[in-house]
Amino acid sequence: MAVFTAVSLDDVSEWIKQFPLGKALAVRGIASGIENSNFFITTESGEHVLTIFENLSFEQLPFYLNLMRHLAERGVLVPAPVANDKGELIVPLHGKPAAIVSKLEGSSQMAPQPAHCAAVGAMLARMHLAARDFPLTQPNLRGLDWWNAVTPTVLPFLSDSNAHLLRAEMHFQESYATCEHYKRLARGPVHADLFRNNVMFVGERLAGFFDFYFAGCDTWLFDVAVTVNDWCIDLDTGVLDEARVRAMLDAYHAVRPFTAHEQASWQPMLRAAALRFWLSRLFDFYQPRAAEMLTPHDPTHFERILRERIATPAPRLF
Ligand SMILES: Nc1ncnc2c1ncn2[C@@H]1O[C@H](COP(=O)(O)OP(=O)(O)OP(=O)(O)O)[C@@H](O)[C@H]1O
Ligand SMILES: N[C@@H](CCO)C(=O)O
Repeated sequence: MAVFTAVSLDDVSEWIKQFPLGKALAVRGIASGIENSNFFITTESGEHVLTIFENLSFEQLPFYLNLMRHLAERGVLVPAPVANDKGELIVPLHGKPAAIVSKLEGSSQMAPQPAHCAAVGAMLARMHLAARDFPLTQPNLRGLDWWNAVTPTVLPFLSDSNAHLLRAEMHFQESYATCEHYKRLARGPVHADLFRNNVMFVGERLAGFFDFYFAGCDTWLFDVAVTVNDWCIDLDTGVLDEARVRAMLDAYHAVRPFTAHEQASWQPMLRAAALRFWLSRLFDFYQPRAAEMLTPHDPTHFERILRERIATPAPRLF
């Protein structure tokens, strides 16, 4: 497990008095996160999740917490942050920023069927529409500028073939980002990390999206591409599964119709979404952050997906 700030029931009992949740009855650490310290908290008013942010600052957090609140108020299934008696969503605990959100029911669906992909596609489109009037802006902090910053730090570790792939793809993406189709893509707040492990299901019923801490303003199509690249693939080969792709895209399109500019940008965007996670996994693999005892995710998975998206024509968006 990663850095973990220990929190006892005594610590929480005092701290939670500022929230309208009643007494804290139990605290249980959640072992699976790698970015933050998470705890299930049982209070007199029910189950909640306490997150202590290990890497994000007090300045970056209002965008994420307020976005979740905005979406929850509009009926999108996301954890609702709870404000303290001063109306604050981010309150220090042990000197680090912390927040309490509602606990989603269910569990992650790690072997999704078309019905799950359809539910995710429809909710993703609803989320994009519901965030249109969200007043805060923050760029996608893992966008093109970050790719440019990280590329030279990982290139020395790569084989000739992978270094060539990375340079060529960066060149392609930089050039694509200046074209007319790209400039006309719809934009707004996006989740940007909607993998299988960030969605809860109860059977085939979607119970919610969570882990908004890579969210930022970017093209909606990028969000769709990130999601398709994880939910709709054969995990061994990275090849897209036609039935799951169709289910997700058709369900999204029924709520928020795709445009011709998005159709023209679909293959470049599937490549961009693969590149983004190849780069972050390479970065975590070769430049691991100090004080973290993590097994980094396998970068080869996204190298394979990127090569596959370059080689194979993308399915139609609609
Ligand atoms: N609102 C919530 N409702 C129910 N469970 C939650 C909620 N938030 C987090 N969890 C649980 O805590 C685990 C870790 O949360 P999360 O993925 O946000 O942590 P993280 O440290 O940002 O992890 P990572 O970056 O590895 O995905 C999740 O897998 C989930 O089981
Ligand atoms: N979803 C990312 C991890 C960061 O949440 C990955 O699989 O590389």
